[in-house]
Amino acid sequence: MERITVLGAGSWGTALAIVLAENGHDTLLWTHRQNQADEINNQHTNKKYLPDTTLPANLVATANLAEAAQHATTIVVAVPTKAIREVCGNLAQLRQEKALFVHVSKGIEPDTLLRISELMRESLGTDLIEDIVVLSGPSHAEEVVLQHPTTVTAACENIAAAEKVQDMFMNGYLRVYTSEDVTGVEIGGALKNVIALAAGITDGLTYGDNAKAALITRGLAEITRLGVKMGGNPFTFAGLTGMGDLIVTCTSVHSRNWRAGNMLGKGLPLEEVLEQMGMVVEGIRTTKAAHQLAQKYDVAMPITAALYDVLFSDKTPKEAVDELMIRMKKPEIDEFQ
Ligand SMILES: NC(=O)C1=CN([C@@H]2O[C@H](COP(=O)(O)OP(=O)(O)OC[C@H]3O[C@@H](n4cnc5c(N)ncnc54)[C@H](O)[C@@H]3O)[C@@H](O)[C@H]2O)C=CC1
Ligand SMILES: O=C(CO)COP(=O)(O)O
Repeated sequence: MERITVLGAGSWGTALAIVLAENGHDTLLWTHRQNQADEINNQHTNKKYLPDTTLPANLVATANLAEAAQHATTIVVAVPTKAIREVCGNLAQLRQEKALFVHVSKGIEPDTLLRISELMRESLGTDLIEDIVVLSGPSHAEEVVLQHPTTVTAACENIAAAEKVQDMFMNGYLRVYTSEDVTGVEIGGALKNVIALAAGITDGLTYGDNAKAALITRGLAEITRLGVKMGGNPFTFAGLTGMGDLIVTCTSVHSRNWRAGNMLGKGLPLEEVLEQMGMVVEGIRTTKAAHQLAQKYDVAMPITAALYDVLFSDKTPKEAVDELMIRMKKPEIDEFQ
């Protein structure tokens, strides 16, 4: 049994805390909202994020970050990308000993263009980090809490740390693989949200299944092109954290990114979409970061560029799709050029 803190009680942090508590670990779930901690401890629910789920009685919540920081030898970071710098920075003030960190967030910080593990190293400082393991893959919280069969990958350059995380999370409904390709896993997990927004948009435009299959396939091509140039293993992008997560996020009604894209495709302005969602839509900020990464690494990412124009330059979704269709002719396989 491990002592584990989960930081962030949104849908994914809560679902993973349930898994860990059910696996017998001494699990503490931290939220920055006292009323949410009270609800979890007293009613064993987290209705805003997982309305139909009863949490196990042995899952305890706190709104005290100092208590959360000191509770554990393993710390799971499950806040949205935009909160990681602040939460890890605060945590670093409250803990002296090293911990094993696991992160489950899917994004890239715009402007710095740091991947999540890089951002964590910068904000936690090296003295606190035993290892950082990224846990990623096709895994909607809404299905994990129903104990529906789900597969994910734990990645770390130190494979022993990835195996430790595999053991912590794995059970009869959550199968965990390992990988040493942190870059590939983090880039696939972040960028699939960009393509899922685009898939939601074409569904909102009622363009149907041909268009969606094209987006998934060509989206994977541009994710792979960038990820390989950044040092990722090409095979990672064909695996759970690449193709697998792309499929689930582009096709599931649970996907926040697909749902947001769908509303955009139906003509709702971005501000209204975000207000209606009430949950993090990582793909919006990641589109900005991915667009910057494409320029930095000099990689063609036409779907990302088109989405960037829709989100940030007032291009209509229909115009963006029309322009993608009449781009310069080219061969399908371009060997990551
Ligand atoms: N929801 C899912 O099924 C999955 C989500 N993820 C990833 O996990 C991460 C978290 O996503 P969700 O749980 O879906 O988000 P969510 O929107 O359901 O919840 C986010 C939580 O973070 C908290 N938060 C926001 N800003 C904060 C701050 N500055 N300080 C402290 N807490 C803050 C919110 O109060 C909320 O409790 C994202 O990067 C997402 O891409 C990954 C796999 C599955
Ligand atoms: O990453 C996810 C599933 O693997 C969750 O995606 P959404 O944020 O689009 O719901």
